[in-house]
Amino acid sequence: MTEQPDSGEAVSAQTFLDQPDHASGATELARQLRRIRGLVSGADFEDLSAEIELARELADRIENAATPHPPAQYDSWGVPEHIASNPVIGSRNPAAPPLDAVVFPDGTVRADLTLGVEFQGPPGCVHGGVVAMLFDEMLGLANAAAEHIGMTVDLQVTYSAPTPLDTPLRFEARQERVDGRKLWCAGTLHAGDTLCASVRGMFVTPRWMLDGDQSKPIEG
Ligand SMILES: CCCCCCCCCCCC(=O)SCCNC(=O)CCNC(=O)[C@H](O)C(C)(C)COP(=O)(O)OP(=O)(O)OC[C@H]1O[C@@H](n2cnc3c(N)ncnc32)[C@H](O)[C@@H]1OP(=O)(O)O
Repeated sequence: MTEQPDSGEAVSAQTFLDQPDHASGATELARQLRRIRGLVSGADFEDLSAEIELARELADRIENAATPHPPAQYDSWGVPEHIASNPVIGSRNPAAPPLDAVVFPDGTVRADLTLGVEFQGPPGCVHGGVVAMLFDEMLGLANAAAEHIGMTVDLQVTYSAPTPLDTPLRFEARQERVDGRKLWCAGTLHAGDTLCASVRGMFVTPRWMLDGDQSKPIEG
């Protein structure tokens, strides 16, 4: 639970798309790989030859233990393995920040996170494409919170100030309007009081989704 300080009154928020740790340990493995991800991206080393051998052995062992699960076999949007592999929120995706969202009773979705050097664009700043990707996901989550989902057809990001690395960031998004299968959302990204970027997005609920064919393997 968290509070919504900007509203002037305390409003409860619920964790959105809670992802319990996977029984296999894959979620914890992803956490450790994220530690490595940041260090390899940004630190200096003298000699990593022993660690490379360890990493190669680890990769071989995981490859041997893995039962492949092609995305096309997912049952629908929102099943645990679909969410777990997502590059923004996926708890088992080492490439995901990951972004943990909460939802407020008014449908606002919020995520607080800090991005490290592996997300760098300009020196010391978050890559603009990463900001766009996180916004896309946040708007998608706002649609899910409103129980009316779709695929992105238009995403317009305005970058107002550099988004700093290693600094607490706050993403917020909400669905603003619905007209049949067309959905419009908006969102913001702040570092403290600074508005770093804002977004407006249009989504369309595919015709096949309304026809009840949720099995189509769409990677959101
Ligand atoms: C649960 C947990 C979840 C977990 C949370 C998951 C969050 C995922 C968030 C990430 C989302 C993504 O990345 S989605 C991936 C990126 N996006 C895509 O790949 C989408 C590619 N586009 C498509 O596949 C298609 O365009 C569709 C399926 C979206 C729509 O095709 P369709 O169903 O045939 O619909 P269509 O008739 O063409 O269009 C419907 C209406 O929308 C309008 N329209 C269509 N495109 C546009 C456009 N760019 N700009 C303006 N208007 C447009 C049309 O004019 C029409 O208006 P009118 O004539 O009715 O007035």
